[in-house]
Amino acid sequence: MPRERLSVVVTRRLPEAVETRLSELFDVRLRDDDTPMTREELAAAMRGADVLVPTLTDKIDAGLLAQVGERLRLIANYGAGVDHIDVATARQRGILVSNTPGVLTDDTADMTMALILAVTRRIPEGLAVMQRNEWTGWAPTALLGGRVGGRRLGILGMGRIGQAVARRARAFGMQIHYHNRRRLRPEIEETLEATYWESLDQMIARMDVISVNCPSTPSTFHLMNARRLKLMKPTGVIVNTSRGEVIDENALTRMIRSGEIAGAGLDVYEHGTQVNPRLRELPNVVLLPHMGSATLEGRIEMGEKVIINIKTFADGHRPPDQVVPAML
Ligand SMILES: O=CC(=O)O
Repeated sequence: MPRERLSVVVTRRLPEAVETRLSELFDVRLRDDDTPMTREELAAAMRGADVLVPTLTDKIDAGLLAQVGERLRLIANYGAGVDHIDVATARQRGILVSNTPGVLTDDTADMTMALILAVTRRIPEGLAVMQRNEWTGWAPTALLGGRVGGRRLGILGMGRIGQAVARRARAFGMQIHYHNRRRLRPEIEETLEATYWESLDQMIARMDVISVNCPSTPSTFHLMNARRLKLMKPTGVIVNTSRGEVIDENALTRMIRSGEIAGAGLDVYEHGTQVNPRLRELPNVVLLPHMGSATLEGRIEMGEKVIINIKTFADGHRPPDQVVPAML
């Protein structure tokens, strides 16, 4: 298929540089407004294009894939997580799926560290004092947080982002622990000075901070359920820059309210924008609107990855960042 004839539909507004480059290379349909497409719009877009460039706000399930006809050949996701795409059904229908790994690793790890610091050092509470003009001067006992150095950090999911979190946290003097489906190679473990826990339960019970960095898959759904959250130390803090579904949000909210967990820093939520309203009322909870990968540099690099995936596919090869069900 000649590259210039490939028709590409993009479901959301992307940084201008990315939209411009896409337009130069392909027969691209871009969006004017930046709301997620409705299911009907998405189905229509998929019927009429060779390539779809969706984002995590587009739910591409088996029902939708059943409606798309024969034309669509590639779903080149703008983003790393593909939990919103039924990759197995796409494969059965001969549609390839690719993503944009690697380029958002450092930004997401930075945000993880920012949340750890924000919760343990009470940054939003300090900010609120200043914004309300209530600061009366330095006081030896005002807004005391906890020192991150020396604390045990338990990383749940030690892929690219988990390892980038480990490198940062080590620089802050934290002790690195992790649980992962597969243990890291010894030399990587050694470089990160990371301790592996085969038992997630045992790790959780001993950590001061838990960081969720695993993808959302059927096997990680509610991995942090009520039973596991109860294993946390009452002084423990949990942060999540991955996907909301990994934590039982209602159970977490209850336990923070009752003082069984000391605090949380969340960038993602179990039910998307429907954040548990009780979470918003808690001073020891820092909430962000899913901005882990939100840097201009990262979002442009994600676009470059999407373009390389489409171009490689247009040249008759597999996209370099192809996602296959076995990887999930
Ligand atoms: O959360 C962002 C992504 O998965 O790219």
